[in-house]
Amino acid sequence: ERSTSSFSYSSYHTLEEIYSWIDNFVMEHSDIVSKIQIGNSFENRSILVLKFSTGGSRHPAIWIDTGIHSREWITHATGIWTANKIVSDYGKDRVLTDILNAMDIFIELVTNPDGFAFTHSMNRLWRKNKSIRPGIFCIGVDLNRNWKSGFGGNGSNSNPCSETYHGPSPQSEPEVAAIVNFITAHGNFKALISIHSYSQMLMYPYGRSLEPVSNQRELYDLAKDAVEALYKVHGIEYIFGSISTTLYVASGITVDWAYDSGIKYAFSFELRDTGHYGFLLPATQIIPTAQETWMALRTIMEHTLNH
Ligand SMILES: NS(=O)(=O)N[C@@H](Cc1ccccc1)C(=O)O
Ligand SMILES: [Zn+2]
Repeated sequence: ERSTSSFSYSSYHTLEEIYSWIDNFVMEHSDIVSKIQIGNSFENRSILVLKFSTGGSRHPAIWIDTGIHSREWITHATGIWTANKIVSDYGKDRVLTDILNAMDIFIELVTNPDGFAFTHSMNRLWRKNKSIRPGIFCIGVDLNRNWKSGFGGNGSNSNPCSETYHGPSPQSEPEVAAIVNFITAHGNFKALISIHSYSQMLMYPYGRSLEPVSNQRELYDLAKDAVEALYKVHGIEYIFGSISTTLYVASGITVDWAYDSGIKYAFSFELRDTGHYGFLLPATQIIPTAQETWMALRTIMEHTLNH
């Protein structure tokens, strides 16, 4: 394909189709979007990040990742629609324009490319990455348990055959190390949003313990505003709160690392649905899901801009 005009935002796509869309998208919006390769996956696929910037050298930044769990296809699809929404609304939506005039937005659409390719080729319900190690006879690490913060704690598993296997050590996985290195080197991220499916929840740290974070009240109020904005679009109800109290204890997770690294606005979404289709959400729900999620993302980004 040579242009994004033929790309269907209401369909699920393969890794190759998404990477081709990224190249076309960057070419068509080179004034505001650029592509950064932050590393390579275990199977040596490029790990790509879209940067949305209106200039400046070190604008405060917002990070969004989708697809860290490869079977959660609605998240990649939502990320792609969101990327297009940003370029479509810049200059038209006052709030988004203010955000982008002062901050940069980074979106990693395929955070687990090896696992994602595998969900298309062999196993639609694959979750982990595809790393293998000598003497270990099960494949893959749960990339949402491989982060340094609380690594190896409750809500992660030391058994390599487990779906929540945390890996041999923190950041052992190239897909996690690439993000840690990028965000740490940048040094000016103010918000991180890691998008999963399913359950219809908006959550904030901690996952590793029931202990409230220092700005728990602020995050609670912001999450409440965000899910209200989301609800107004299609009437979809989300619950919200800290990960450990709202869902379950989980250790070594992205948002706990982000929060402990000083990113005080760290959130994780669980998108549609609540289990009827689960990970196999029909493509007809992609755009409605993306539209409502955008209003929550916009609320979080606006708050980050103003605090
Ligand atoms: N998306 S999911 O079904 O895997 N559930 C997630 C829930 C989750 C999401 C964000 C931080 C901690 C935990 C998981 O990693 O267990
Ligand atoms: Zn997930």
